[in-house]
Amino acid sequence: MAKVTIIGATGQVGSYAAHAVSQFPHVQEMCLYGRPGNEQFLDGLAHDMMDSFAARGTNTRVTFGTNPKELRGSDIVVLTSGVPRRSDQTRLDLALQNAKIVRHYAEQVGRMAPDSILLVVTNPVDIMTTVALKYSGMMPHRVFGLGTHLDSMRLKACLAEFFNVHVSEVHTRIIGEHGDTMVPMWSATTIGGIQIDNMIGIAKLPREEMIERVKNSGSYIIKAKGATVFGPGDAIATLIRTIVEDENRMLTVSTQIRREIFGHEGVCISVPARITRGGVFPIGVRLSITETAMFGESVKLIKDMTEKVCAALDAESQESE
Ligand SMILES: NC(=O)c1ccc[n+]([C@@H]2O[C@H](COP(=O)([O-])OP(=O)(O)OC[C@H]3O[C@@H](n4cnc5c(N)ncnc54)[C@H](O)[C@@H]3O)[C@@H](O)[C@H]2O)c1
Ligand SMILES: O=C(O)C[C@H](O)C(=O)O
Repeated sequence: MAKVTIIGATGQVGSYAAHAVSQFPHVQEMCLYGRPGNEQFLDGLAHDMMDSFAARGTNTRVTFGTNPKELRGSDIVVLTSGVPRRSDQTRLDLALQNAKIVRHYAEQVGRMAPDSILLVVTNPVDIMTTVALKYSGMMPHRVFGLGTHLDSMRLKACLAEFFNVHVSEVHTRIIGEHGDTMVPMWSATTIGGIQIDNMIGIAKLPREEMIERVKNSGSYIIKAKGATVFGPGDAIATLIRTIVEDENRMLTVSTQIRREIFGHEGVCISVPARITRGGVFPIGVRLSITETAMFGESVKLIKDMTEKVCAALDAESQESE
């Protein structure tokens, strides 16, 4: 049984994720957490969710609050607080502003629930995952980001549509940045267990168009309806289910990489990882020559930006001392 806390539960992604995650039988308590001043909204949200659970026959207890003590006893904390981008912005444009918010909550989680598993959703998610790891002081296998799990699901949907098969027949993953330098792992893409290069009699796969569609998916949805909600919310829910039910699945999430496995280090970025009740454990894989070069570019971009953001946060802390 598990207590899951959603920080930023008043937001679009946080509130949908809280509802989606509560359906899992192993989730005993769902704690809706927000910033001071949002108590009335959280109270209303809790009541609305309890009505839904009565209608659906869900037994999860809903609690809410804005005091850091609410974080105590959490097995999993999901951090969704932060500013979302407009369709004319990139996720990287949000880095400094959101890093301050993520630092604040990461420090609270590190103090109140240091043995929990912290899932970071706030964008730019790879940089925010390193910020959360640094300021929570938690173990690297206990802090991870949604990363390219959502992008991998978007590519999966494109491939299922192209091959006209059920999504469960498609296995694929995107590694690297949750952003423009993401790297599709065509070498690990199979349809019905068959590597895509070995499929005969199928029209040529429009790889470039597909990956462009995945890259632009977030801004496309934001332009049309203001925010991406169901995609990220259910991607979060899958990760939480994998942890609480100890499913040992291999998914692609943002996690701190080590030189001996990935040739790069000192940064959180998406790679295949085994996800268990004990945490998230990256798995080294051999990439094609093109994938290796693209992954290197992606790591470089995220590492440079992460260093700049962490330096700005450190400078700010020193000034206020
Ligand atoms: N990684 C992903 O795949 C992914 C997917 C969707 C959204 N996101 C990111 O998640 C974040 C939230 O998105 P959303 O659509 O729910 O936004 P939203 O505006 O609906 O909600 C924002 C939440 O953050 C809180 N917040 C805002 N500023 C704050 C501050 N200064 N201090 C404390 N709390 C603050 C708000 O109270 C609210 O709970 C954004 O950064 C967005 O880019 C990431
Ligand atoms: O695109 C965004 O800003 C939101 C999120 O990262 C997404 O990919 O849906």
